[in-house]
Formats: sequence, C-alpha cells, structure tokens
Amino acid sequence: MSIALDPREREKVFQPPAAPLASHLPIIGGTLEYVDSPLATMFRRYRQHGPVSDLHILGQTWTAMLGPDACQIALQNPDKAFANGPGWGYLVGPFFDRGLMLLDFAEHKHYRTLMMEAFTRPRLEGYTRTLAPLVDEGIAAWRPDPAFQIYPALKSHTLDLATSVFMGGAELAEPGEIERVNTAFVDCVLAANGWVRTTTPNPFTKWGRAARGRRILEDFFRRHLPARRANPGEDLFSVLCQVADASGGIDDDDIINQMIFLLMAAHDTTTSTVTSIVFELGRDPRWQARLREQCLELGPTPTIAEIEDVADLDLVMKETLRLHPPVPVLARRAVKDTEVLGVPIPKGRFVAIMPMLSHHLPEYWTDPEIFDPARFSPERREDKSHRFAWEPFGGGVHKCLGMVFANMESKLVLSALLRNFEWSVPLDYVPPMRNDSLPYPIDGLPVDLRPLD
Ligand code: HEM
Repeated sequence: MSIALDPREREKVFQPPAAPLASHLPIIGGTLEYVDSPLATMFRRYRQHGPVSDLHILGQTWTAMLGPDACQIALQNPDKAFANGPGWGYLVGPFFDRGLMLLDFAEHKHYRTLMMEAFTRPRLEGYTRTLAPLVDEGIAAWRPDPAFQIYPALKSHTLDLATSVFMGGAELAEPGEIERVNTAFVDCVLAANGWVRTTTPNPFTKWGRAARGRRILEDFFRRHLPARRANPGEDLFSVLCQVADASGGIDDDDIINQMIFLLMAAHDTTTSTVTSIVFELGRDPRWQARLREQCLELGPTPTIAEIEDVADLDLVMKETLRLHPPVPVLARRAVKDTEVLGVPIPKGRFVAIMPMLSHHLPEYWTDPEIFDPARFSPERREDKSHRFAWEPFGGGVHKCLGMVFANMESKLVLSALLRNFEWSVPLDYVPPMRNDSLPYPIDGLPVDLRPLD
C-alpha cells in the first residue's frame, strides 16, 4: 500500500495557515494558494469555514461547495439556480464554445439526448473494436527506459487513438498538423486561468494562444466534415454527422463545437487517469502483479464486456479516480438568488464545486490517504457512505456522458501496459503537479519501465 497525499500537502493540510498570502492579496492570493496546493486549500477552507464559503480566484468571488452534501445540492441543482454556461464560460468559454457541458436547461437536454446516440452500447462495442488493436500496437512499440516519461507518452498515444476512434482518421491533415492540433488543445485547456482575457491571437498570453489554437482546431475539423458525412464510418464524428442530419437540429458549426469539446473532455481526462494509475501501481507491486495476471488472460483485443468482467481493474480505476480526480473543480454561476445549506448565494455569483475534497474526508473513507482499491469491493463499498462521497464524473444532468467510454479506454491502455511491461517509481517520489488548469505532472512522471521477464 502507498501513501497518496503529497507529504508537503499533508503538512499544509494539518498545519494552521501561517498568515496566508490570501489575507494580504485577496484577489491574487486565493488563486496562488489554490494553485500551490488545491487539496490543502480545500481542507483548510472546509475545516475553518464549513461546506459553503466564499473565496477569491481569478479576479472574482466564487462560492466554494465543499463536502458531499454541498456538492450534491449544487450538482443536482433542484431549483435550477446554477448554470454551466456562464460558469465554465468564464474559464474556458470562448475556446469550448457551445460544447455540451457549457449548454444549459432545455437546450442542454435537447443536445444531450441527441449526443447520447453516440454512446449507446452497440456504438461503444464498435469503438472498442477500433481501439483495442491500436492500443496494443502503440504500447508494444514503447521502449524500456529507467526514466520513461509516462505522461507525455500517454498523452500522445491517446491523441493518436482519438484521431482514429473520434475522427475516423486524419487523412486530410497536412504534415505536422497533428502535433499542431495537440498543442492547440493544450493551449485551449490552459486558458482556464489566463489573466489577460482577450481573444485576439497573441503568442504572449494564454488566451491569445488559445484563440489561435481554437482556429487550428476548427480548420482541422471543418476540412474533414464533408468526408465523414458522405462516407460515415464507426467513428464518433461520423455518428454525430448522422445524428445531426437525422434530427435537423445541429448545424455544421455545432458539430464542430461538439467535436472540439468532446476531444478535450476525453483526451486530458483519460491521459491523467492512466498516468495516475501507473503512478499508484508503480508504488504497489502487489496490485500491479495481481492485475497483470488477469490482463494476460484477457489477451490483446478484448471486447468491452470482457474488459468490464475484470473486477480488479475496476477497483484500481475507482480508487485512483478517488485519490486523483482529473477534474477537481467544476464551475457554475447562479442565475437567480438561492441558498445552499442555509448560506445565501446571490444571482450572478460564480460557484466552484470541489468534489476532490469529498474523496479525502475521513468522515467517509477509512484512511483516505492510503491507496486501497479493495475499499470499493462488494464487501466494503466505502463509496456508499454518501451518495456523493465519490464523484469524479460529476452528478446530476451534466454527469459525464463519456464515463463508460473513459472506463473502457483507460482499462484497455492499462491492460496493454501490464501485458508488455513492468514498472516502478520510488516510494518517496512525489510528482510536482501543475494545478492551474486540469492537473498534470510537470516532470512528465518518470517511471522505470522494464520489459516483462
Ligand atoms: C476518466 C475520465 C473522465 C473524467 C474523470 C470525466 C469527468 C467529467 C466530469 C466531472 C464532468 C461533469 C462536468 C460538470 O458537471 O460541470 C464531465 C462531463 C462530460 N464529459 Fe467527461 N470525464 C472523463 C472522460 C470523458 C470522455 C472519455 C468523454 C467522451 C468520450 C467525456 C465526455 C463528457 C461530456 C460530453 C460531458 C458533458 C456532459 C453534459 O454536460 O451533459 N468525458 N466529465
């Protein structure tokens, strides 16, 4: 078993705050404190101010929802007081414009119903058929290395996979364009915490780079759209074109908007999940060996049903998502006056739902900082301690539409890794994380990757 919480974070969590910068610089300070140590910031706030309190991030006052009760109310949104568009829109709006997650109420319901067609069981079976051999081929080509940077390798591999399963190929890409598309995605995601918020292309600001990135992505998808419509394949882009044409309710611009959003939603989150699993298994040889045995039986091209049958893969994935949720904070904005757990929230207020804290609260989990996949086993089911104790995929009407897909793809990649390699990371190694958008390890998370004996 391994201790998951960065020891420096643990120190910050359990020490009283030493005159935090936040008290002197309320605007910048809140942002810096969060970026430095998100979990410690959430813990401190929850213990000192309770489940609903105000903080200052990125030049705005945000009401933080901490702990499963507050997160449940905000996510289930019973009086429709919270909207996604103006919340997420403040962070990434111009770059993921009209993506499903940024739509609200009746319009969101309409698009979600249409897009669900792309995630039916037969479609997922088709995506798995496309993915399995590509995953295996890609991972088998990796070379052993005592300092193999797993994060960039997975990021590039999952983008290649997305090009096939989401796009149906990139036959019209120009030389070097796939790399530019990758950079464009990164720039759009990193815009979340930009201070200079104008969308004039400018290589020196985050928003400026993201604006350029968005154009690259639009060009890329628009060029491929007629071919997907004329000769639809099993890929998600073709499915969306068919759904759009059959319903008459989505125009070409919106197909492109949804594709850009979907790729972003899928790409970074899956990369982050598998990276974190590799990290945890690298410190826990017993779980690594146990999973390897089962994955060797699974073989190189399993069906989705066969992958789902490996219960231990599921335990490890759930436990990793508990400790390292790829989306630690969800954005909303109040569209009318409301209250949560007795705390008034005025119309116009930004709201930060922070599911990550619920995953670490000792009120709901035994030894929450220990990597212990068996806590999700049928005998223990610690996640049942509260309906929203475990919420890496969110909840309510915006709950992740790609959850089954994400499980399938992450497990396929992990299974291929386990069948080809063994790996370790030193027990005292703590990946230095960048937390100003979706969290990722700045050093690429080096692992000692060895061929199987
Ligand atoms: C482990 C990987 C993933 C995690 C942890 C994750 C997490 C989330 C979360 C927390 C939300 C809710 C956001 C909110 O309420 O504001 C969400 C929404 C969404 N995710 Fe995922 N996601 C993952 C993978 C994927 C994949 C692979 C896809 C697509 C294939 C996807 C598609 C979506 C979509 C379309 C939404 C918007 C749903 C809506 O607003 O109705 N996600 N995801």
